[in-house]
Amino acid sequence: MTKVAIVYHSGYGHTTKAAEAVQAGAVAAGAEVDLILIDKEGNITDAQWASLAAAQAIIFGSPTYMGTVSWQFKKFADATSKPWYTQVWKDKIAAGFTNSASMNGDKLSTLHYLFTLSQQHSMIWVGTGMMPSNSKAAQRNDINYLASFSGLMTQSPSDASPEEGPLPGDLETAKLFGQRIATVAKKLA
Ligand SMILES: Cc1cc2nc3c(=O)[nH]c(=O)nc-3n(C[C@H](O)[C@H](O)[C@H](O)COP(=O)(O)O)c2cc1C
Repeated sequence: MTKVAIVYHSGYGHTTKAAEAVQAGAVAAGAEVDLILIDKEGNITDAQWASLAAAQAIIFGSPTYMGTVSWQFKKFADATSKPWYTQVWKDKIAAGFTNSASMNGDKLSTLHYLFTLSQQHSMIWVGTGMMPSNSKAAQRNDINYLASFSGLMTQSPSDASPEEGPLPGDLETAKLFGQRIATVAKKLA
């Protein structure tokens, strides 16, 4: 069975909702998924490092804070210098997602950082593969309303609880994204 690991941080629970939706999509595509939450101190356990080494695909996720990943995610990224030395993640599938309060909010900067991290590890980056919903008839809860090709973007209004945001259409988009990454990983396995 294709193994997908989702490694992400969430300060207040909104990005967790996006991560769970990505997980649901990957599971629906037949993958075994390990959901790894980077803790408040920016750490993961030895067993979780082993799970990343065993995965065919690693999906990186972080809220956008001040236009990039959270410091906890960056601490994790710096700790990946250990697997980097021996390039143990080489040729694994990589993908990324971010959640933030604003429609734009510089989420693309965060995705660019996740992409760069994947390339340092010689991984194979996969984007959303989804057309944008950008016609006059487009509605906020359409699939890929935030129109991202490079990776998954979700938006949680600044006053929304994790139960209220990310918005339903973005969570549906997250599921399709998870499905896509698992399907591509299966093809290349
Ligand atoms: C320190 C900090 C910086 C933030 N910077 C941004 C930002 O650059 N762009 C944006 O749209 N939202 C920004 N936000 C809002 C968060 O992205 C938003 O609340 C998000 O849903 C938090 O996700 P989480 O609950 O998983 O931590 C920021 C929030 C915090 C706490």
